[in-house]
Amino acid sequence: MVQEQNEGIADHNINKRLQWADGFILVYSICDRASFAVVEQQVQRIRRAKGIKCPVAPPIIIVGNKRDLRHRRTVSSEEGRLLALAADCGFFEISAAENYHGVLLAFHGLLDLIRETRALKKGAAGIKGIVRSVTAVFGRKRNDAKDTQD
Ligand SMILES: Nc1nc2c(ncn2[C@@H]2O[C@H](COP(=O)(O)OP(=O)(O)OP(=O)(O)O)[C@@H](O)[C@H]2O)c(=O)[nH]1
Repeated sequence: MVQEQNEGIADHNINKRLQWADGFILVYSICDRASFAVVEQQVQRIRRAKGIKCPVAPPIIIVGNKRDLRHRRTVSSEEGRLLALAADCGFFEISAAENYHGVLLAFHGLLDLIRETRALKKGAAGIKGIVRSVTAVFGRKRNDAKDTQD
């Protein structure tokens, strides 16, 4: 019961963020399984919220950080990659401590996905507009035909 309430609050917070966020970067530590579990939950929450305010799924990049600490790894690369694949997210394993290249790649990856999503939204809006115009024209013609029959 309490967990359901907490999930409801968390969903509400995600929904609010979905109204302004263009995308998400979710970071876990490859040495900390609990942080990976949190990312799994957040991915589910974001995907669950999809469709409430935004018809196109917002882009998500999953980042496994602290790759320099391989000897302390508790989350395999495959697990990270599988999660990303299952939820249609980008995936990077990086070490923010070693250099900024991985961080840069993750942000560029998100920017690319945001651009793709915007193009999709525009396309969807364009198709909706065409459908609306066609429906208006043919709907009117059908009504006109009915009027002349009456
Ligand atoms: N070895 C290593 N340490 C890192 C890396 N990235 C961050 N850290 C260290 O991890 C610790 C937490 O980093 P923060 O930037 O505070 O990240 P956070 O998400 O706020 O982490 P928490 O404070 O633990 O919740 C700091 O001591 C960082 O120096 C990395 O890629 N490799």
